[in-house]
Amino acid sequence: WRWRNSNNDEPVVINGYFPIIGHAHVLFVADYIQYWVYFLESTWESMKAGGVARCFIGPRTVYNISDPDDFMTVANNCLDRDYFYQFAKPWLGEGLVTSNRVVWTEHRKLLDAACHQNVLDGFLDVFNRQARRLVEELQLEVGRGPFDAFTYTRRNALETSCLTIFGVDPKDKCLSYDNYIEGMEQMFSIIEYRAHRPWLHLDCIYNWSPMKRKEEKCLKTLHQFSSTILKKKKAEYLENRSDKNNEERLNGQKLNSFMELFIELAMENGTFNEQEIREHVDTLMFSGHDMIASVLLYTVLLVGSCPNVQNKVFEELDNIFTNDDRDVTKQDLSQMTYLDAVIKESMRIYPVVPFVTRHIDKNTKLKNCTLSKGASCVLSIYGANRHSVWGPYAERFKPERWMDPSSSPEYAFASFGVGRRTCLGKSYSLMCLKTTLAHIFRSYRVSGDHNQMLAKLDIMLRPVSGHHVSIEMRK
Ligand code: HEM
Repeated sequence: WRWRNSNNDEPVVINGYFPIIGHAHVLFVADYIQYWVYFLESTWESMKAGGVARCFIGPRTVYNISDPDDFMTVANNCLDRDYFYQFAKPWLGEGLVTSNRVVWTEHRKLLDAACHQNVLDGFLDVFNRQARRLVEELQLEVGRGPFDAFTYTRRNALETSCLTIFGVDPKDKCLSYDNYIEGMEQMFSIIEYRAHRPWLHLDCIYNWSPMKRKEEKCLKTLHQFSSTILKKKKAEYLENRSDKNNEERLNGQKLNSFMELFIELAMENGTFNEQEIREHVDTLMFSGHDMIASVLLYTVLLVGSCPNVQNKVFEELDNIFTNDDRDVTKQDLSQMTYLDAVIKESMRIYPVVPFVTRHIDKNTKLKNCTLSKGASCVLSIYGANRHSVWGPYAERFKPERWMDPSSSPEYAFASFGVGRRTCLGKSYSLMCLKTTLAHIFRSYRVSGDHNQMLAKLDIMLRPVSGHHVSIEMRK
């Protein structure tokens, strides 16, 4: 008890703890739906306490921060992620999500410089093609009442990731893409399983568990897939480079995927070695996995629940495209200001990553308290997105707030993280989301009821089922 309170400037403790185990009982009894409920309760407690509160998992202190200013202070000053990100290290190695601070600082600079807008613009064709594919697939559901939209958005978004990150077509029969996706899903469940069972956090117990053997099998599939593509792409790159007539290639124009971009950086500047390329590509797949699919689902659900918002989206798209069924261009994207507001507002209401965690590596002074070195910190994205800086109706879905800069405090919009470790895929995601939604809302009128949706929290916020959406043709 003395140890927990050694710092006199600690924030308040969340109710409901027991001696010795603290709040750890929630880890033992909760399932993923209850985790979400518990997370919401602790975030509300933190908001009631002025934006920072703490709880105890056995001897470990865990802070919950929902105040946007304090969120930013911790996000910028404590760059190390908390220890359980290490559970993904056998898969992702020194990729951005799991790397230590020294490697992260160096590689983040390189990747920021590499993933510039020109590279992303090159993906617009893929986004358009994939959006058309999704619209076509959804035709099966027209007029048939509520259906599970998540199965459609998920398959489509995963294929888009495969095309843009690896630069290969998932439909290519020579690749074991289905095995890769299955391996990735299993790896996610293994990480979740381990994270929620404190005794498995100890390597000496985990290494003897059946989960460890399952993990090794998955890793073999996952690493084999990325290594095979890496070998193939590298050979293609070298072949093109030695082809003196291929001027366009020599000038480094029109790279088709992140993998090719990283190979070029490695070959021309010696920036990454092969293992690092594989780890960065795997990390992009891990980080983007399901995120875009979930945002698409939440946005469609929210728009379907608000007919006046949907009409405004139609109006904006009709003005841009009139009756032309052409692809979305870069210029169109910049004109879709209302759709942009709708996406951000959906992400504010349903943040697919509801929190991130950091290791407090030094005593950190916040506005009203001090965090103790050695503790863990949950940065509540959900809490920052609902803080009172968003005004009295922070709970409401109101895209209009984004049209007026005074009612949309961008610094408090935490869905992509804030500060120095913010999401690397932000611009990519917004481009992909806008293109896909523009195609969907040009074709379909959606109806839904987001209040009926049940959510669960595993590593991210997921719908328990994506039902409650129905679609009709617009024309
Ligand atoms: C709408 C979809 C997405 C959301 C909501 C999202 C959200 C986030 C969040 C909250 C973080 C953690 C930031 C922090 O720790 O402060 C993050 C990190 C990251 N995201 Fe995303 N993300 C999305 C899509 C993507 C995509 C598609 C990619 C890759 C193509 C990606 C790549 C990354 C990477 C590499 C990191 C680690 C950054 C670092 O530690 O330096 N994300 N993302």
